[in-house]
Amino acid sequence: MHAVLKKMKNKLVVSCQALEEEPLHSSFIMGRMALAAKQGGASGIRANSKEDILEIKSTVDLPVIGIVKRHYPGSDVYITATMTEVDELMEANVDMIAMDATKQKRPKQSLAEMVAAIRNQYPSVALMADVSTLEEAIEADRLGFDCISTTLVGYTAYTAGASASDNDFALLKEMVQAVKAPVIAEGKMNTPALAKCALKAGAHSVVVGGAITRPQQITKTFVEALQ
Ligand SMILES: CC(=O)N[C@H](C=O)[C@@H](O)[C@H](O)[C@H](O)COP(=O)(O)O
Repeated sequence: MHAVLKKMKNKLVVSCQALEEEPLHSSFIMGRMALAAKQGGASGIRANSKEDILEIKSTVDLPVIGIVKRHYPGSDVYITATMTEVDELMEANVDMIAMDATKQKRPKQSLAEMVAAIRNQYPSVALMADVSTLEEAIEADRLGFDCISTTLVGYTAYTAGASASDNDFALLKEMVQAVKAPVIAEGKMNTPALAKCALKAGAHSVVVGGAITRPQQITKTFVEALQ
């Protein structure tokens, strides 16, 4: 198992992301979010863009899972879609690169080509496969990803509405049985109780984003509860 994954076993990773259209969009603020996550006991950070990651790395010494979200015409793949984004992440010295590993059409290189190119150019970085189905998890495992994450469950056209926690984490449990790589629970793990259940279901670690780092989302949960 890759050293960075050993550090995350049974632990919390906090995703610190605010896109351009979000109120906290700022590398400085994401660095502070990462510091808050560290002070709270997080064991890793997931973050978007070279700029945010450089700021986070200058603020905390936690391992960083990096992504670059960028949209390309003619493809629904937007999480680290091409080698251009991989090169940017390596300029920020990330510990792990996460990328869309769904069966959706990619803008340039195929998934297999990307994995081969990364292993060749950047042999020490860990690779996380963001998937939406069991089939995609199995394919990512075959391609040799270091870990597989449920990040995109509910976010592909063919899984819309689904969550990795549905039916007592049935999908996550199936993935854990079917692949040799560690499976990470990510996406809508919105409460501490749910995060704990994910570990019980066999997840290697849990990535939590919006429920910790998107105040507009947190506010909405309170407002809706009062209606
Ligand atoms: C689908 C997609 O683009 N997910 C992104 C992946 O990096 C982030 O926007 C999420 O915040 C992250 O996966 C954590 O999930 P949640 O915020 O639900 O805890």
